[in-house]
Amino acid sequence: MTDGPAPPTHTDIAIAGSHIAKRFGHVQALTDASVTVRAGEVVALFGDNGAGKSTFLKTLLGIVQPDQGELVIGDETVKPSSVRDTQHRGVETVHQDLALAPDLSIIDNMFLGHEVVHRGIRGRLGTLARRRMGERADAALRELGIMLPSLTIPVRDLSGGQRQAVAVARAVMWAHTAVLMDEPTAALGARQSEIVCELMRTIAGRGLGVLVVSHDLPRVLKAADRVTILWRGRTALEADAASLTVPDAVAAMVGYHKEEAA
Ligand SMILES: Nc1ncnc2c1ncn2[C@@H]1O[C@H](COP(=O)(O)OP(=O)(O)OP(=O)(O)O)[C@@H](O)[C@H]1O
Repeated sequence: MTDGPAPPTHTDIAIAGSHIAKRFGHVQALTDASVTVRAGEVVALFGDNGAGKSTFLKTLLGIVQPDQGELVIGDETVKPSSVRDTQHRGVETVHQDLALAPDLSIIDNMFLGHEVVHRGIRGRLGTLARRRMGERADAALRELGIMLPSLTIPVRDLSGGQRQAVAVARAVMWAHTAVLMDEPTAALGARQSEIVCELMRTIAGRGLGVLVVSHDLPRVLKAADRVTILWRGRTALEADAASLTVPDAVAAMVGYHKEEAA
């Protein structure tokens, strides 16, 4: 009997898209793209500019409706029609622009996009509820090892790395299935990027699936369990991160990889 890796069962899946196709007018953005993220793992999604990474993410999020293919979140086949749909299924996103409100406090930002904050912003939330929000935000940040001087200061007073950390913590606070991250290290220095990669591992360690779209190959490859590479709207390569070198990843991104070379 051989002891290979167990094939994914439906219940292993945090989030997946299979054989996704999507056309915008004359542009075939996705032709046959598949990515599977299991609970508890970090999957890196690489691809050259225009390969279809953003379109694939938007499809998973319900922003773009695919022409073909199947989406699975948790143990269900789904057809999300909005971001709210995917949020209700426990999927949260850390957008490249972070989607933080600079003039609001860290606490308010942690609740942004979720009903309670709207009441809070308008000042109709009681002191007790506001204190509970603070405690919840504080616990979520601490669980990820994120230390900030105060949670009542506006986000505009934070460094780039601290803002990224707040956006990640907000996603984790609300997610119970998967966290999708779009270029999380793009605006960060080396040390801050390392910290964000450590956060990816921490999040996966909590049983969430993590999908990271990135051009930061060396760093994200080290943090990932598996890698999927898109090339011209297709899945060109799926590999264990440990078995993939950066040059092999780059070769697949430009349409040339081992299987084709053989
Ligand atoms: N709404 C749209 N309308 C028309 N074409 C689109 C639309 N969205 C994406 N495309 C096209 O689909 C293709 C894939 O784009 P996509 O943004 O998904 O690639 P990407 O891999 O995320 O690229 P990048 O790394 O540059 O962000 C590109 O040719 C792009 O111009």
